[in-house]
Amino acid sequence: MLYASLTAAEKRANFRAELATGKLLRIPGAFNPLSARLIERKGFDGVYISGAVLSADLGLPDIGLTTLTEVAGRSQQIARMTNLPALVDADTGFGEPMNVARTVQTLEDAGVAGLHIEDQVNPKRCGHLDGKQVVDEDTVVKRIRAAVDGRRDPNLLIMARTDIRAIDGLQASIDRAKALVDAGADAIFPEAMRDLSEFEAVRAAIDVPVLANMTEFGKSELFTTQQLTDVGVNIVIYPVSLLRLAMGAAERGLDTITEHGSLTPMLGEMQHRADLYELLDYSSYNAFDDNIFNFQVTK
Ligand SMILES: C[C@](O)(C(=O)O)[C@H](CC(=O)O)C(=O)O
Ligand SMILES: [Mg+2]
Repeated sequence: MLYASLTAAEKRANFRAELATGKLLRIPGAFNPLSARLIERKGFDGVYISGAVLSADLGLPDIGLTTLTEVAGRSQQIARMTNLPALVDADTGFGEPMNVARTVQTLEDAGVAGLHIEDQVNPKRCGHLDGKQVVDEDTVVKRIRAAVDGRRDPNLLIMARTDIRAIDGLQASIDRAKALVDAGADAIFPEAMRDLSEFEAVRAAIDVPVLANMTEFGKSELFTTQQLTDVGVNIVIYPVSLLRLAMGAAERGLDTITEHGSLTPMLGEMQHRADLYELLDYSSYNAFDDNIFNFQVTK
C-alpha cells in the first residue's frame, strides 16, 4: 500500500546480488508508476525508465529536451511504487562532468538502483536512428569518472552506454567499452548491435555485465531471452514496448468508438476494473478507514 516496502539502498543491493547470479535480468520499461507495479506483479527483475518514453509521454521527441528535474521526478514516482530495482536512462548526463556528478546524486536521491550515461553529443537522438554522433573517448571517460565519483551509495549501478557502433563499427564499440570499464563503469550498454555475434564479441572483451536493448522497429533484431542468455548477455530491456502496446490499444479503442459507437467490442482488451483495483491494492487502504473498500467489483 502507498509505496514500496524496500528502501532504495535495499533495492540497489538486491540488484547487485541478482546481477551476480549470472542469470539474464528482464527489465521492461515502466511508462508510469502503475505499470511498474504490473511489471513487478508479473515477475520481472526490474523496471526501466526510458528517456524515449519520458519524452514521448510529454509529447516530445527524444532529443534531449527533458531536464534532469523532470527525469528525476518521474524516476522517483516510478521507483517508489515498486520493490524492483529501477534502471534509468540519464541520456548524456545533462552536461559537463560536474553536471554528470550532480545528475548521479539527484537520481540516487530519487531512489533508482542504476542509471546509464551515453557517449552521444548533444542534442542526442534515439540510438536506433541514423545520423548519430558521439564524443571522443577522453570526453566520455571524463563523464563516466565524474559519475562514479559522484555516487554515494557504492551499490548504485553506473552503466556506460556507447552509441559508437553505428558510426565507427564493432571494433570501435569494443575499444570504447574497454575504456569505459577502465573509467569505472559497472556495466556496458552497447547500443544498436546488429546481431547476436556482436553482443558475443562485446561480452568476450569485458568482464562487467552487458545490456541488450530489445527496442522494436530499430536496428537490432528482437532476440529471445534464450538467445541473449546463450551469448552471455546479463540484462535485457524492453524500453518503449509497454507504451507502444498501450498506445496501439488506445488507437484501436478510439477507432472502435467511431466505427461501432461504443467500446463493447474492446472490453476483452481492457484491464478490468477489478484487476486495476487489485493492482492498486485498494482493499489495504481499509487499514486507514474501513469505509474505503466496502464494495464489490466482480468480473
Ligand atoms: C533505450 C532508449 O534510449 C530509451 O530512451 O528508451 C531508446 C529506445 C528507443 O528509442 O527505441 C534508444 O535510444 O534506443
Ligand atoms: Mg534513451
